[in-house]
Amino acid sequence: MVKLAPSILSANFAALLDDVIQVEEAGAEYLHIDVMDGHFVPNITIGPLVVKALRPQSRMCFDVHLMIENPELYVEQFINAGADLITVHVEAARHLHRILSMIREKGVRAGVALNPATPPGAVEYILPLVDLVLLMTVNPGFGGQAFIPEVLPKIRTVRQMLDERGLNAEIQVDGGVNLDTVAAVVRAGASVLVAGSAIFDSADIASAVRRIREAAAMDGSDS
Ligand SMILES: O=C(CO)[C@@H](O)[C@H](O)COP(=O)(O)O
Ligand SMILES: [Fe+2]
Repeated sequence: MVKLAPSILSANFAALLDDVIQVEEAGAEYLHIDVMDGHFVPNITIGPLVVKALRPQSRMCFDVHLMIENPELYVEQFINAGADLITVHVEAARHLHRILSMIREKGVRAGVALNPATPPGAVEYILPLVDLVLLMTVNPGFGGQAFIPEVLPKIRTVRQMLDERGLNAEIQVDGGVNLDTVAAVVRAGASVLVAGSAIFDSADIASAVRRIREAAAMDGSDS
């Protein structure tokens, strides 16, 4: 079964804990935390202090998506704050092998993220070192953008690369996932679905989580 990772980028920051509790009670497995530095992407968001404040309030897997330059300088702070999974961008990590090894050595799961234009071969040789491959289906920086369908073949390719090597890393898809796009990404091979605006912009957060899960379970076989 696919896992859901609500992205708090679209949550109500004035009532962040309420929103986090709602998605957890609705059954979300991961809490997706988008960290942006104003350099790698043109936006600034959340730092380790927010992760630390939320940590005692939730049992969800804290899934930290680092959209920052020099991620090696900040990984330790996010680990100490309570991250369970840290994902770094292949485009931002100068020594990808080193940073992934460092994350895992600290007992935290390691992920690698690819922007829409980055080819899957960029991560081929580090696949045995990752617990998750994040495929961006929007250009990173903002919530609420339109899904880029040209990434679908890349999801299939990464699924094949993992299967051929007998690796069981998760494939996470991030950006524009909603009731219209969820079936296609699951059918292509995604196992963790990030959804921000489709969940937190809804008047009924719990029902939005349930409806995305139901649509994912239908798996697109009828479309
Ligand atoms: O990493 C990012 C954006 O850079 C995402 O995690 C967004 O927060 C997803 O938002 P939606 O496209 O689901 O609204
Ligand atoms: Fe993200």
